[in-house]
Amino acid sequence: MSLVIGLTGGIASGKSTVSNMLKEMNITVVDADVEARLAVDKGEPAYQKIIAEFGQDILLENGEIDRQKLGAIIFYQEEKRQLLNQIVHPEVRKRMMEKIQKASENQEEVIILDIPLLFESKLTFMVEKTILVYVDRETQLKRLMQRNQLSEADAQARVNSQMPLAEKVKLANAVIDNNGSIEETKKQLIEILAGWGIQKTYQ
Ligand SMILES: CC(C)(COP(=O)(O)OP(=O)(O)OC[C@H]1O[C@@H](n2cnc3c(N)ncnc32)[C@H](O)[C@@H]1O)[C@@H](O)C(=O)NCCC(=O)NCCS
Ligand SMILES: Nc1ncnc2c1ncn2[C@@H]1O[C@H](COP(=O)(O)OP(=O)(O)OP(=O)(O)O)[C@@H](O)[C@H]1O
Repeated sequence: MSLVIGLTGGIASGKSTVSNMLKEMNITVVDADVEARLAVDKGEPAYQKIIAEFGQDILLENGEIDRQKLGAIIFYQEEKRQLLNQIVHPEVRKRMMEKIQKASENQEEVIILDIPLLFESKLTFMVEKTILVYVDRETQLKRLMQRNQLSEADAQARVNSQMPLAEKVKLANAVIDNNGSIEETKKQLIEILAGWGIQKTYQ
């Protein structure tokens, strides 16, 4: 069996940045955001359910889901967010389980599940250890606004839709402080893995 590690954080806290470092170590990373995107492709069961709940207005001209429009609804209305989560999350779990199965069959030593909502959605049963990528709220908002070209209000709404990172720190087995440089983050990651008996170097 592979060792399954959950990588989590908040929106724009640096999960993808750390994921990329893990990929450079030839470790398989399964990204819940990518699986969630695939789960709502045209023709998938979740796609139809989203239209049934949110209406045709949620579609782009080409029939795909307008993610910007859906985001503008669910990051401001908790009820709608929960509705969307109920549709999409079971499909994401199923897809991630399949990937874990495959990695185990390939006798991979470690597999990483990059799940932003690992603690909110109580998915820790899927992993043996957890790593949290932490940043201060101020840095998080600044990086989010810059990366997604969002107003401060829109960035605040997204951050507020998740459990505060200060609370997630208490739940994680290990924490990477990503307020500093990329090099400092790389060093912390290597140390955490080494502490768990996983000796890796960047390729
Ligand atoms: C709302 C949607 C359409 C916005 O799409 P968009 O392309 O703008 O963003 P993307 O999917 O890349 O997500 C960016 C980040 O937003 C945060 N986020 C996404 N969905 C949620 C949610 N339901 N609750 C809280 N935070 C969320 C996560 O930190 C995620 O990393 C999309 O995020 C979605 O379908 N969300 C529901 C599925 C879900 O919960 N995904 C998160 C991991 S399972
Ligand atoms: N240590 C760092 N120093 C400077 N910028 C950083 C650092 N870490 C990440 N960033 C930048 O901050 C932004 C958010 O990082 P990243 O995309 O890795 O976050 P994420 O947690 O994967 O976000 P999401 O959940 O929204 O996909 C990116 O623009 C990234 O380049």
